[in-house]
Amino acid sequence: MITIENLNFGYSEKRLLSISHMEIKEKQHLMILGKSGSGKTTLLHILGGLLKPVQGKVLIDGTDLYSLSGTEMDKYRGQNIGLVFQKAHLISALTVKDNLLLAQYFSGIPQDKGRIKEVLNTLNLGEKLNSKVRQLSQGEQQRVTIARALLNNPRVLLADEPTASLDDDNADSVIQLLKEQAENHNASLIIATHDQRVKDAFDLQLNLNEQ
Ligand SMILES: Nc1ncnc2c1ncn2[C@@H]1O[C@H](COP(=O)(O)OP(=O)(O)OP(=O)(O)O)[C@@H](O)[C@H]1O
Repeated sequence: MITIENLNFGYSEKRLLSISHMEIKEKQHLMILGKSGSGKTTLLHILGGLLKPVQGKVLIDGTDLYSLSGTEMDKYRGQNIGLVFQKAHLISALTVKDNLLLAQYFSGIPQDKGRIKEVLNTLNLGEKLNSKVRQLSQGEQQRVTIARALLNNPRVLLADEPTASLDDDNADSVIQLLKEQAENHNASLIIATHDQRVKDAFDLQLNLNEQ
């Protein structure tokens, strides 16, 4: 379960985010909505342990994220949080396998080729294990970023605008895929989007325009 308590954040004196209390229970999924600049990416970064709030707490299964030291936080994130960023951040000259081995290395989790194959298979990417990233389509590259986020069996899967550059059919299938993967891995899924096409995909919504 993720609990947000008395959260306040601003990059300057001006307050951008203010959430007094919110709970995302196990197996619940949350859609963070809001227009461009409303703070969706900022909130995802706070929930992912990448950006300390000015005030307040984020608890994941009882762990108070911002009470951890920098090193503890890196370790915690590597073991418990999966991030799908707006940009792929893959190394295009390397193979899919090498990109994922690197991700395991940087997350501080054991380099495990079996796990990489297993996750790629669930995303129908098993045959692309030894392909260079630059030889993949955009949609396949995006699925590799989802695979990367799932390698550590995360408790929490955070995705930033995963449907932004996709057509209607693909937007829908990426949402279904993230949902399916979160459910298979018993993870909570939090998606930030301003994509009106997918806004109703989850019951639980947080609209930052209404703050
Ligand atoms: N590092 C930063 N320093 C100062 N201001 C920032 C920084 N990052 C973002 N901002 C500002 O904070 C506000 C919220 O940004 P954020 O990226 O969280 O919005 P968003 O809702 O994700 O937008 P989009 O839908 O366009 O991605 C914006 O006004 C942005 O300019």
